[in-house]
Amino acid sequence: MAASCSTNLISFPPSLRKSTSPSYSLSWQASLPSTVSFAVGRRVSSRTTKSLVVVVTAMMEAKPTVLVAEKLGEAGLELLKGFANVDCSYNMSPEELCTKISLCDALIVRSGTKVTREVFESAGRRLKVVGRAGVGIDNVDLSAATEHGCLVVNAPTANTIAAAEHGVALLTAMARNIAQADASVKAGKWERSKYVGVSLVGKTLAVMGFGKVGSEVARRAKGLGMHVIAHDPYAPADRARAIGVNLVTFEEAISTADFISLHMPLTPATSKILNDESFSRMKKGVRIVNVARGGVIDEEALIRALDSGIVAQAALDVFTEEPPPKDSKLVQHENVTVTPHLGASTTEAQEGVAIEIAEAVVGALKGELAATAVNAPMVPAEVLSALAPFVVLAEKLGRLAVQLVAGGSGVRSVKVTYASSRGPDDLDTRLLRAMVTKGLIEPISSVFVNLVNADFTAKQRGLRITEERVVLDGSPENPLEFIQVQIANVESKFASAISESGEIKVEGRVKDGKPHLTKVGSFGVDVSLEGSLILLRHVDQPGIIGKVGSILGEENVNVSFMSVGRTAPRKQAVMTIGVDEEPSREALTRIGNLPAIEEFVFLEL
Ligand SMILES: NC(=O)c1ccc[n+]([C@@H]2O[C@H](COP(=O)([O-])OP(=O)(O)OC[C@H]3O[C@@H](n4cnc5c(N)ncnc54)[C@H](O)[C@@H]3O)[C@@H](O)[C@H]2O)c1
Ligand SMILES: O=C(O)[C@H](O)COP(=O)(O)O
Repeated sequence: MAASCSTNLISFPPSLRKSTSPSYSLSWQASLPSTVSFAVGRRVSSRTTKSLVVVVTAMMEAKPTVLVAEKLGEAGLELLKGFANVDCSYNMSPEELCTKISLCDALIVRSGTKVTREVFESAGRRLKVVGRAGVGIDNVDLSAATEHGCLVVNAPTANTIAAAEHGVALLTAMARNIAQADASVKAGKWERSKYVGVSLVGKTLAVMGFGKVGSEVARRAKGLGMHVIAHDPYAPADRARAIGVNLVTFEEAISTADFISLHMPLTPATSKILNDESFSRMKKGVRIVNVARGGVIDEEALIRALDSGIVAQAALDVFTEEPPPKDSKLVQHENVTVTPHLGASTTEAQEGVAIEIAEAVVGALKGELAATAVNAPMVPAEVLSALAPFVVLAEKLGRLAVQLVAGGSGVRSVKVTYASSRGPDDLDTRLLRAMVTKGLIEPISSVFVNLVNADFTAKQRGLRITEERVVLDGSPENPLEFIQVQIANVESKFASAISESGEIKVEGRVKDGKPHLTKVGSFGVDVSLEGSLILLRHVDQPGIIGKVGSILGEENVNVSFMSVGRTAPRKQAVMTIGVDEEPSREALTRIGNLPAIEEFVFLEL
């Protein structure tokens, strides 16, 4: 039970945190039942062991609940059922979703469910992850998810080929009037001259958005003998060149293309990117395919462009409003071919998406960092395992530093220094910063902080966290030599924690895989960061350590570690004592009354 250093970044709800011993730092562990592992790597008293067992047993029994709001492939459902209770409730109204969500740990949707701010507000703290079974996350309010500390993951790769194939299907069907001719024959007509098409070979196709789908469309269009150009401000030109595609400006793309195929995400920058103005700069008779998102086209402007003949034809899989109104002029237009958002809808893609999202959601519920996280930094597994002990250290230093601040002085400015023998570019500190932030905020508020919402929460509280990386000589095997946390412009309840430069300063290292406090203010110390801590400043003299130890012994407080850092013999010294139990007020008063003791503070880690 003890000792496993979880990489979980999801917090226990406060109610659970309270039910455990204060000497346990459970707040960064899994909130989830069957996978609970503890970052407490030490012996425990029988009292605390008992309280932990109670918590864990209670949690082991409850499986998490995953709400699946849209149809998901069987393989994905099976995977989910192996880990969680799965509630498949399709076609819920927004109100029904808001009601159900408070009982769920995860939600899985496709593009048909709007996961709004109200959903996150209704969820309380239970909802840990939203899984989008597909690529586009424009139906999920990401800011609200982040503010609520809810991870959003998607399934970005499994439907790429399906979407690209659908794009090519629409391109060819449009060029040869397949849908219109089919309807005509079924209506008993035989209109061969009406449905003369246009050829693709030798024509210029502009792929707008050269990402996963766009590049696959380009590859296939080249196979059809088309001349393919692409516009994508963020795509590497060499990747395009490798498949014989030139990246061009937006202007060149839209003004030279015979066919335009849209493959960018819907963002504020791409919203209505095809509008009256851009249509006016296109070749007369251009044909447009959209399997990206309806909102990238100004649909009213497209109707005008179709009516004026600038756009000869359009083939659309996606619409601003889905489903579009029944009397939509665009849908009914004779030169428009439509499908009901079918890009990802192949058997193969849906099975792939279901597995991809189920794995991501289960992983997130277990507390693993998701590779497809949309609103949290992605930390590769190997980086994570190397940083794991430093993650614990970072949080503990944050917790210590903030508890040293004298009440009333607001914490506004924190500097975190990472000393490493690796170059600054080899050290990704986002995870460590999030954990320092968690340590700084949680002891003084009811907010819970995780990797998803750490930066947001800090900003919201007006807490400015700056980072500095210092390159030291040392072993490059070791990701970090030490981490230092400094809080500026505050007074401390333990004056010795203030460094020469006037900030509260604590510094720590990882020794034998365990976090150690190695500096307080200007005093060097060495104490394992476990349990709770008493910091004492005293005048170095024979017998003082024994006196403090005796008082704690008489009070039945077990000492786990002790270290003394002094400026010089018989001068001021700082004693750090790790204790398993919280000493009573009387015990602390007795210690404080020893003549050599100048100040002391008790800190919970
Ligand atoms: N119809 C469907 O069922 C279906 C299926 C899959 C994907 N999609 C949609 O297709 C689109 C592309 O998906 P993807 O998986 O290829 O995404 P992707 O992230 O791999 O590619 C998107 C590309 O668009 C580029 N881009 C961003 N802003 C741009 C701009 N202003 N101009 C030009 N390019 C820009 C990006 O640099 C990126 O290369 C998304 O909108 C996605 O939601 C639809
Ligand atoms: O963004 C996507 O992945 C596609 O638009 C597919 O959406 P769907 O899962 O609702 O079919």
